[in-house]
Amino acid sequence: MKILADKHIPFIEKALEGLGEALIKHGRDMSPSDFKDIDAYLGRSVRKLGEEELAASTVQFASTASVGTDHVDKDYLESHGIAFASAAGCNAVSVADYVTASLLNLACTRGFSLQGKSIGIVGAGNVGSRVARRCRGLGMDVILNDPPLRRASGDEKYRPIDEILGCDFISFHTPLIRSGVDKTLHYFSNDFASEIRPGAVLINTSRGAVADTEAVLKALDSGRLSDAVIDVWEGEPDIPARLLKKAFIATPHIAGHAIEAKVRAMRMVVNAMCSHFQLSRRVDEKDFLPRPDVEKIKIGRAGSIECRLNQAVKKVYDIEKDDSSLREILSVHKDKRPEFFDRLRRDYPVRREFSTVKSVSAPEDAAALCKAVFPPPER
Ligand SMILES: NC(=O)C1=CN([C@@H]2O[C@H](COP(=O)(O)OP(=O)(O)OC[C@H]3O[C@@H](n4cnc5c(N)ncnc54)[C@H](O)[C@@H]3O)[C@@H](O)[C@H]2O)C=CC1
Ligand SMILES: O=C(O)C(=O)[C@H](O)COP(=O)(O)O
Repeated sequence: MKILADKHIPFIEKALEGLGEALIKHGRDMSPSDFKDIDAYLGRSVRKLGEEELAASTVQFASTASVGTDHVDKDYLESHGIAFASAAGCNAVSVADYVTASLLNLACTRGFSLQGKSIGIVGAGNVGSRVARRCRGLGMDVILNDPPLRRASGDEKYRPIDEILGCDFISFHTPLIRSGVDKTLHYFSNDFASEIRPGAVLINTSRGAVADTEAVLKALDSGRLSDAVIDVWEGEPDIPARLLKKAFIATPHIAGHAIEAKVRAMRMVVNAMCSHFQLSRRVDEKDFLPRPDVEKIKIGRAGSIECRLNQAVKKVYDIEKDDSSLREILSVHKDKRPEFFDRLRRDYPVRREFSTVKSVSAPEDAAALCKAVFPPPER
């Protein structure tokens, strides 16, 4: 069997050992000729997959080690009988960690309490539902919006978008959908911004194009938005520098990049491939994950609860480091910026999910909130 795989799927070479001939390349360096005589493809979100790559290909199984599939022409795959797998849910915990870190950082820096603040979550799937749980645990009022889930379940907990507009925070967790009744392309538009609560905070960890960059800039300039936390960018890897300068937190599309998430994605696509070709090999995440550096955390007594929790979170994940690494892009020549952005993602340091912290000791006033920030591992 011949497999083409993205070099930056962690441990991919080891996982594929003995399964056939593996051609391992960075997604952006793959050319259509690399797809020509392969049986299986294991890719990432950085490389599109459609007719150009597949027209002359013998591939029978294609996959992406990501949740988002907006880079894949699934209709083309289906109409050509090519099996497809993605890594649904692989990084939901990682993104929830990221949103938690950004909320605590913002609250501590700007000097407000999260308790009693409202957050509207647009898209309540794997990520959105976990973000909701963390926010409730932090004492926030959570409103969920998810029309497809509302239609499928009839559950009234999924509220109309109008109810989201009045929230203090609005966090997007939808796929990028370019057309149709559930279209999310440029969901955050000038019209949307004109209806939100003045001074709201935008968090976008979904896809850059879910928010219209010009509309976000205008909303920040007018004060309609007081702050924006931006992990995903229109035009990646060529990101809009003007938005980077204005965002309170700006990171290089790494919300889902905890090592657990990346190894889980690797396991999901390799195992899906093996089952497609009826191979007995299965990989197990545990064989690849290093022992966490931080297993115990002690929460202090001095300062606001948000600042103390922010300090605790920093021991596992310092979001400010990701923010300052990305801001260095501004000192790089314009032509080299896309490469710089890609490199930050490729060489991303090992980050652990917060649930790898086994013991958190906290004074009484912080104990309940700690459970929301450092949840137990999911089984
Ligand atoms: N920044 C990052 O590193 C990451 C980004 N993502 C992005 O976040 C998205 C969500 O991830 P998951 O929660 O794992 O996916 P998911 O598929 O579990 O959940 C997405 C939810 O959005 C809902 N939805 C679809 N259209 C909607 C609309 N118009 N309005 C409101 N809700 C809508 C769906 O019904 C679904 O429940 C992914 O598609 C991906 O684009 C995902 C993981 C990591
Ligand atoms: O899973 C998704 O969707 C994401 O956005 C991932 O963070 C994408 O990661 P890469 O495939 O770009 O490594």
